Amino acid sequence: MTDMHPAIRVSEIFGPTIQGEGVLIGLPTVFIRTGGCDYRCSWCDSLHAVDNQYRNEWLPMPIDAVWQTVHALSGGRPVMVSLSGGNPAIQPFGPLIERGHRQGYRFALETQGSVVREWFADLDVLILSPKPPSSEMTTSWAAFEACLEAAQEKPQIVLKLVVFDESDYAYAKEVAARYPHLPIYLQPGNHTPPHPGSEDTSVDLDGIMMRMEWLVERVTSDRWFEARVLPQLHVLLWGNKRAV
Ligand SMILES: C[S@@+](CC[C@H](N)C(=O)[O-])C[C@H]1O[C@@H](n2cnc3c(N)ncnc32)[C@H](O)[C@@H]1O
Ligand SMILES: Nc1nc2[nH]cc(C(=O)O)c2c(=O)[nH]1
Ligand code: SF4
Ligand SMILES: [Mg+2]
Repeated sequence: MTDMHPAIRVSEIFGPTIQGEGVLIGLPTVFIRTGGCDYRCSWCDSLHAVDNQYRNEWLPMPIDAVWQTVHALSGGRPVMVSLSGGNPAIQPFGPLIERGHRQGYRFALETQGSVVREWFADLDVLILSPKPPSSEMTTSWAAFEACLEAAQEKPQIVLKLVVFDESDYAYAKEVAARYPHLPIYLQPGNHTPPHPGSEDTSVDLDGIMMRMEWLVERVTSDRWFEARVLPQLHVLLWGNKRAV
């Protein structure tokens, strides 16, 4: 049977590994990393899925092929599938989600909240990650709110904020005040090397741990008892290695 649905632009599909961040941390997960992003955060850790320099590596894959890859990686056993990127909201994921759901798979989407899709309502988990000042991006709250509306409170919705410094922390508090009903996860920023293809996967672990400790101190001294602070577990385990 031919695949009538539009193709998905894929940078890499990998796993199962553990989800390293946020509300699903520790959960075995297969990742679909799409190519292309409408943002370019100063510290993006996935530039190989953002920078046009790598676009020849982003292959348009029919839904059938994407599904077969996920199915093979998971040995046919239903698993959590994380849609990331790049901005995965740019891609036509509706039919894949429908297909996976029929076989018991679950879907989480990671997005900055700049592009809205009707299929957000079909997700199991929507992770919205608006970008703080250190990213050098500007949040459109109109677009962000359109994403929340599209989800129609059907998926579990959570916020995930990267924090490098005091102004990022202030931004995270503003976001929390704006959406007091949404659980919020804070993660210390990781200074990534400028060349994503490089063999050097080392990270500044001391810096990450220092920011992690500083964040814990900040949150507790503010009596911000609703916030959750987590490191990127996969970065602690595997550094800046790709596809883990
Ligand atoms: C690479 S992005 C892809 C999905 C989507 N574009 C987004 O930003 O939500 C996945 C997650 O990694 C986070 N992230 C990216 N670079 C990071 C870094 N250097 N340190 C910590 N988190 C980072 C993003 O904020 C986002 O929550
Ligand atoms: N293990 C693991 N956990 C992750 N959580 C978010 C990731 C991402 O890059 O979207 C990611 C990733 O690339 N690997
Ligand atoms: S929005 Fe996400 S993928 Fe795009 S540049 Fe920022 S961190 Fe990277
Ligand atoms: Mg990542």
